[in-house]
Amino acid sequence: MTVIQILVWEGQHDFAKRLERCLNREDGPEILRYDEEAEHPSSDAPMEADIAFISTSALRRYDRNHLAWERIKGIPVIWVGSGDQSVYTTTALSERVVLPAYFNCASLETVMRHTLRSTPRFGVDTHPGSEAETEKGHIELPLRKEGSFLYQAACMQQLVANARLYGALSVSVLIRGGSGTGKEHIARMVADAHPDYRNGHFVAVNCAAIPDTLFESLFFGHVKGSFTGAVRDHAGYFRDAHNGTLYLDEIGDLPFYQQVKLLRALDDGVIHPVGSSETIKTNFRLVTATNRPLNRMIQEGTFRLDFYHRIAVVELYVPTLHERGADEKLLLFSAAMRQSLNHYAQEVCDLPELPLWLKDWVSSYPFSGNVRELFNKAARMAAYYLGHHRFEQAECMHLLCTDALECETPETDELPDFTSKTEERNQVLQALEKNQWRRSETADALGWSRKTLWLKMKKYGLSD
Ligand SMILES: Nc1ncnc2c1ncn2[C@@H]1O[C@H](COP(=O)(O)OP(=O)(O)OP(=O)(O)O)[C@@H](O)[C@H]1O
Repeated sequence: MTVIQILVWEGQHDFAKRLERCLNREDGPEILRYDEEAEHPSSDAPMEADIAFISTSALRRYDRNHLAWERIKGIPVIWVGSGDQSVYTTTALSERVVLPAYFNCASLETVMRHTLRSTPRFGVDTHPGSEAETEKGHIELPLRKEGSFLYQAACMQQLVANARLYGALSVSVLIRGGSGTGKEHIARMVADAHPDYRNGHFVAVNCAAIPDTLFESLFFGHVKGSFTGAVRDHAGYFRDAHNGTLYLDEIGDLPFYQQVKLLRALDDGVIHPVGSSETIKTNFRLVTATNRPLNRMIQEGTFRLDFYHRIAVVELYVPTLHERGADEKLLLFSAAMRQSLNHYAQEVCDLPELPLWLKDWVSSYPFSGNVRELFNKAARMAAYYLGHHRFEQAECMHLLCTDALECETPETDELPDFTSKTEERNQVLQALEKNQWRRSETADALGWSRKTLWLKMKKYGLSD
């Protein structure tokens, strides 16, 4: 195995340690450090390392030109900005990206990828559609497509495989997952996988929006004249879905007594239209979805256990965006921006290279509204880009954070009473260190929400 030798010439005492932690490869890296006693890299001798991390200010006192010096040394250099630096380019380095001293793993990875794109030793293959080994040593999977459904993470590949597998069987499927995760997409995938039912209609019903008075008529149908306003016969959802798929979304919002009535009809497929003495036999595949905790609802007595057993022969869980990881977030964000640019622009508009701070923001933002929210933010950025032809950080952040709900510190979040900003900054830094810069754990340790931690990290220049 190859050990990567990394040379560090940077004043922050914990810089190398943080670097090592982010690059946590089995086979290294070996970190070499320059300090006051060691031979400084101002000479023109080639350097015995694979890559160097050097402070932008390090060469100042030797009066060297950064890029010329880098060429002489013959190794890629990642230039490191000062601690509170919020921009990623410097005049001296023209358009070269600069790593902030208080980087996080996501920004480190992005800067390294940017710098090493053409470095064979690290084998970064950015060709779309192929698997690429990144500098961190993990395999980055390409974005996959199933109709208009995009996915990448291993957990999503497993989900799609299961949707196809169980979809082909005639079993009832319950899809669980947060709002905006794409449950309806998965429901359609399940429906399309069945050799027979896929030929019928896909009837989608939002159970949270069924008025009590219309429940029976909407599901079981009615005959003309059976009640005031019944001016013609109505088939109802069950008959509409005959030989196809009945998709009941928000099933956890179905009132108890409606569950009882549906259960009877679901058991044998036999329905009685309102105002008719006839019974009609229907045949369909049932798919349901919810973002409610059915287990807890069953314990609390608001969801029937027998109904649950009827609807959930197979359960599929759709992971949150957070569970899918930063790679999928970034790939989805780029894909969504590309879609929006094509949609909004009068003429073809290529997706520009996204600035590092934006990539960082996307990879660390929690997206509680999942893919729906991510698509919304990507559309905002696309609209902004079309209007300005650049990404100005402060303006973009303002646009991304306009919703009071998401970007302000929640009032309920009780913050510890720190006596000074420096103390608070140190506290955050220590907690991050202790929790290996994992934000969820750090937020838990500080008793904050992830959002609050993110805001504090931004405030103290710890996130980029
Ligand atoms: N992986 C994905 N690829 C492309 N579009 C997606 C993906 N996931 C979700 N979307 C889009 O996000 C939006 C929300 O998706 P969908 O309605 O399927 O989610 P849901 O989980 O059913 O949401 P809810 O619980 O609020 O009903 C839709 O516009 C959908 O097209």
